[in-house]
Amino acid sequence: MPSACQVLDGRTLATQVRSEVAARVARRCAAGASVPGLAVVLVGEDPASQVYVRHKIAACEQVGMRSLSHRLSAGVSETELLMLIEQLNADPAVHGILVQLPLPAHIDVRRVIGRIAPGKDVDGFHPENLGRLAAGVPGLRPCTPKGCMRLLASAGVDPCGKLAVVVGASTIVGRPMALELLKAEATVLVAHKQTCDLPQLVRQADILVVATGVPGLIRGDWIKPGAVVLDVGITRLADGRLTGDVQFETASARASWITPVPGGVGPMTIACLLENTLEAAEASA
Ligand SMILES: Nc1nc(=O)c2c([nH]1)NC[C@@H]1CN(c3ccc(C(=O)N[C@@H](CCC(=O)O)C(=O)O)cc3)C=[N+]21
Repeated sequence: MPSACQVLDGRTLATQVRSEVAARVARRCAAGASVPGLAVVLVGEDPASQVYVRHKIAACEQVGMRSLSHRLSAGVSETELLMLIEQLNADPAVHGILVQLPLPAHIDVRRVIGRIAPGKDVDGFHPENLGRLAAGVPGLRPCTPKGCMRLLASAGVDPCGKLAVVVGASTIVGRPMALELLKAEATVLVAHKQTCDLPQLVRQADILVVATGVPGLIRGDWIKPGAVVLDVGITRLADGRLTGDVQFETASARASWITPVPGGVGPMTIACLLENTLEAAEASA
C-alpha cells in the first residue's frame, strides 16, 4: 500500500464517540435525569444476530446506559410482536427500541418498524425519521450512514461539491446514505442491482460508499485515484474471516482513505446507536 493511502480507523473513532456518550450519560444522571434505556428485541435463534445483540448490550453497559433484551421465539406471531412494541412505546424507562433485523418471513417488517414510536426509533428506520432526513430536518438518523458521515469528517473530507457514488439502495443503508451525502451538498449517484456498467460509475467517484453484501464486488482498479472509500459490506467467509464488498489490497493502492473490514464502518454503527439512544432520552425529558 503506498503511503498516500490512509486507513480510516473506525475502532478508534468509535471509542472516542463512546467515551463522549459515556460522559454525557454521566452528566445527565448526575443532574438527576433517568438512565437512558435501550430495548433490544431479537426474534428467533440466528447465531449471527445473537452475537450482534450481545455486542449492543455490552456497548450500552460500557457507556452507563441500561439495556433490556427481549427474546422471542422464531414462531412468535406478528400480533404478539406488535403488542411488545406497544408495551415498550409506553414504558418511560425505555428511550430506544431496536428490533434486530432480519425478521422471520411471516412477519411484515414495515408494519413492525412503523409501529415503533418515532421518538424511540434509534435505528432511524421509521418512515417519519427517514422523511425527516429526506427533508433535512432533525430526527433520529440511521446509524450506519451517520457513522459513515462521522468517518468522513474525521478524515477531514467535506462532501460538498464532490461526486459521491453509493452502491446499494437498501432502506437501512444505501438510501439514507445518499440522503446524508445530499444534505452535505455532494452530487450523489445511487447504483443498485439494475445499474448498467457499475465500473464506469465507480470510476468517477470522489467518495465511494459500498453497501451490497457481495464480497469483493468492487475491484481496486475501478477506484478513482485519491478517492475516499467506505466499505459497509461485511460477510463471514467459510474460514470464519470477515470480508468487505471492496477488494481492499488493490483498492488501497489507489484510494486516499479506505475503511477496513472489520474495524471500519461496523464499530461506528454501534457507537451511533448509543448516541441515538442518548439523543432519544434527552428529547424525552
Ligand atoms: N435493527 C437492526 N439494526 C442494525 O443496526 C442491524 C440489524 N438490525 N441487523 C444486523 C445489522 C448488522 N449490524 C452490524 C453492526 C456492527 C457490526 C460491527 O461492529 N462489526 C465489526 C466486527 C464484528 C465481528 O467481529 O463480528 C467490525 O466491522 O469491525 C457489524 C454489523 C447492525 N445491524
